[in-house]
Amino acid sequence: MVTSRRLRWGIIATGNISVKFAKDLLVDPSTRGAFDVAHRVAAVGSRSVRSAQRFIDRLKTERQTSGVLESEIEQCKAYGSYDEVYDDPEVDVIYIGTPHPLHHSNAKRALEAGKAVLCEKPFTMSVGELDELIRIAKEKKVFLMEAVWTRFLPIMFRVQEVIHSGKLGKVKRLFADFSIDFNPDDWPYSWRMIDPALGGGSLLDMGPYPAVWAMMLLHRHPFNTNGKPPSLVFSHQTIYKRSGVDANSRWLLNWDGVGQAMCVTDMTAHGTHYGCVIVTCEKGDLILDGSIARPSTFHIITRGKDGPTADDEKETFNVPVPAGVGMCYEADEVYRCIRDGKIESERMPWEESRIVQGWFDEIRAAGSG
Ligand SMILES: NC(=O)C1=CN([C@@H]2O[C@H](COP(=O)(O)OP(=O)(O)OC[C@H]3O[C@@H](n4cnc5c(N)ncnc54)[C@H](OP(=O)(O)O)[C@@H]3O)[C@@H](O)[C@H]2O)C=CC1
Ligand SMILES: O=C1OC[C@@H](O)[C@H](O)[C@H]1O
Repeated sequence: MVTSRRLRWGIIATGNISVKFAKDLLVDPSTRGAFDVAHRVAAVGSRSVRSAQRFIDRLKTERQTSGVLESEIEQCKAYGSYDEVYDDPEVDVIYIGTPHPLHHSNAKRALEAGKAVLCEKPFTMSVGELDELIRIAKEKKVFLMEAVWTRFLPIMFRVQEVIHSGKLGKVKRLFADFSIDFNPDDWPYSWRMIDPALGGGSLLDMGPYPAVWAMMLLHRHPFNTNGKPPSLVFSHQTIYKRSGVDANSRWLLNWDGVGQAMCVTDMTAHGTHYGCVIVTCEKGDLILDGSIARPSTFHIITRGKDGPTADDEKETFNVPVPAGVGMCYEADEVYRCIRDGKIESERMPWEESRIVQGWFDEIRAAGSG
């Protein structure tokens, strides 16, 4: 089915991630085999109208070489406030790309204006804030979803299939690490990764990625029959003294009858390119390479019952994103949910956002203690 009905997006904020997301909206969906969706960048809101206009001009001039639907940004409006985007009757859905502490107020305002919302990760600063958004979405009967794009990547479906099929036997444990040395000492205090007022620290910014692999592979494992949340066994944060946010965080989760997940974030040390996620199972390991947000390769290494040997068989699978960064897949989910009259996504349900947000609340409360 080829659709002509466009989903008209209003982009809130003109920072780093909004650029990437909006560029992905302009990628021709047919390049990823999606013929039932169509996106339009209808409006961009910024604290300054010049920045909004610059953002639009940039999207028009920095088009990828091919596979971009230029017409889908032609009529885009530049606004010097976010409110004008929420109140624009020619906008169907709001994408929120502001720093984390603003997510709650931005999403609340959009929902109250009757707009569907796709909000960047972490959804909010606490479960309490998130619960208020969910309540409003239900009241207003409008769609609301956290933008955990990794959930929607083709590689996630492939890896889930391997782990959930039992082909490698029972899961023993999962290790997931998102670490980048951002050299925070070289940045001004006002950088959002450092300033507590902007939600600084590694956990809130990077934590959603180890969390997404744990949630998709263990929480959603068929052995987790009642969908019970895991227990947070322990956590530790190393505090970045300059501002008091976490330089790194580590936390262990346990799903009874399914397995354990050790999650790591760090903004002061690089992680390894090979093995950002390692799932150790009875009969072998599944190992993901590349960025944990968007890996494109995984390996299955099977092992004999006496442990690993140099002769263990290794199979490698490449599952690249054909065009764009890969955020288009979450945008397609939003399109289909809204088209089908849903206010919540089954692949990114509110309850799973609440579980992860709950870990962040607990880990931050425990801090370095
Ligand atoms: N899904 C993903 O892969 C990624 C997600 N993110 C998430 O997106 C959000 C934004 O991150 P990122 O784009 O890197 O951040 P940036 O700092 O690059 O952009 C944030 C934008 O928010 C707006 N803004 C509004 N109020 C403030 C304020 N007080 N201080 C600073 N900016 C403000 C500004 O836009 P304007 O001036 O136009 O109003 C600014 O450009 C974060 O929550 C982060 O977790 C970030 C990177 C990747
Ligand atoms: O979501 C993200 O992914 C990439 C990181 O560099 C960034 O800090 C984070 O927000």
